[in-house]
Amino acid sequence: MFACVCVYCAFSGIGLLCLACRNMQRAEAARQALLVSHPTAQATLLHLDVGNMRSVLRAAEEFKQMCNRLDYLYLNAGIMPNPRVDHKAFYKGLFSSNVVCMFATGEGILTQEDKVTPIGLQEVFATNLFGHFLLVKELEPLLCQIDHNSLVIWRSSNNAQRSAFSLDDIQHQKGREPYSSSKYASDLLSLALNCHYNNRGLFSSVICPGLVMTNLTYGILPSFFLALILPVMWLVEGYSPYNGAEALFWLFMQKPESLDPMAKYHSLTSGLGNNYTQPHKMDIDENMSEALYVKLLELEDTVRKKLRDEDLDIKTKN
Ligand SMILES: NC(=O)C1=CN([C@@H]2O[C@H](COP(=O)(O)OP(=O)(O)OC[C@H]3O[C@@H](n4cnc5c(N)ncnc54)[C@H](OP(=O)(O)O)[C@@H]3O)[C@@H](O)[C@H]2O)C=CC1
Ligand SMILES: CC(C)CCC[C@@H](C)[C@H]1CC[C@H]2C3=CC[C@H]4[C@H](C)C(=O)CC[C@]4(C)[C@H]3CC[C@]12C
Repeated sequence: MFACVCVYCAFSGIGLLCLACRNMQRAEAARQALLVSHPTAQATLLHLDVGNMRSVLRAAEEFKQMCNRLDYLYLNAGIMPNPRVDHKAFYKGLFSSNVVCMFATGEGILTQEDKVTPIGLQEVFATNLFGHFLLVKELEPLLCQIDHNSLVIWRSSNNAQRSAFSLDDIQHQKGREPYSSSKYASDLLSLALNCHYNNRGLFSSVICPGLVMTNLTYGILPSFFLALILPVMWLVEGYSPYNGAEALFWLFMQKPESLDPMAKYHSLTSGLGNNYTQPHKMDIDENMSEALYVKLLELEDTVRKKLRDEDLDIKTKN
């Protein structure tokens, strides 16, 4: 998958697709591929490194210059740096009652090595959650309009586990499962956005693409090995999923206000090879989601202040 953040905006009756990406070469390739299948589409590119808060603010500003309304915001970018399968936990899980769940979600066996970004945030948290949060906040005026509802779509995962997340350590500085923690946080944040913004026309939803063979998964195990265990994965996940984009498309076709804020929409594939979308209740609650939201707002203030101070420093030095 190329685009990291993909936004669909409509103005003056004309639809515009904006691909906001870090790697502009890949972005251009994606745009060209899109134009081959949809020659009349209007697709534009925007540079965005979602793990860099300065880049997020700049991209949002540029987008606001281009569009005055935004209908769909797809938050796709995600990283899982230096992933490892914890073999000890894997063999333990193999002989436990949790074995099916372990294969389907990687619960407890997938660890990563995180690092700190120049602004002092944990990289996985910054990329998978906070940068997207800041983007939504920046684009709030375009997403919240009286004459139409908008939809923010978070690309979560079935690896999002409550056990990996702590309100006392929302950036997951202390643990070894920052990916799982960040994805669980996105589930919580989606609910909080619904609570705070539904009355202003902004709706939020979470999807899980299932297991899709991409650079992210190739980083975990060699491709030939993944190919070998793929049939097992399909079986344990209920013949799911090959077409990870199914739920993204399905959500696009729904009325935002008809979606369940407590559900994660899974891309699945039936035994006969038909793709479909199915909602699964998420293991989240409103208190936790609100507590995370408050912490994110505080962090947003801190980050904005840090950036302002840095700017001031540069100005006084020049
Ligand atoms: N593959 C799977 O089985 C599953 C994937 N997911 C989620 O799907 C999403 C896409 O992952 P997938 O396609 O599998 O993995 P890839 O590694 O192939 O793609 C990740 C995408 O995110 C972009 N990205 C990463 N960091 C940044 C950044 N700082 N700023 C902007 N863009 C960035 C990458 O852009 P660039 O081209 O610049 O590297 C790339 O387009 C992720 O959120 C992942 O967590 C969820 C569940 C399962
Ligand atoms: C040493 C081997 C025999 C171990 C096999 C382990 C498998 C159970 C796991 C190997 C790769 C894992 C996954 C990869 C991608 C994840 C994806 C990005 C996600 O978000 C959800 C969880 C994963 C599908 C995860 C699930 C377990 C593995 C297949």
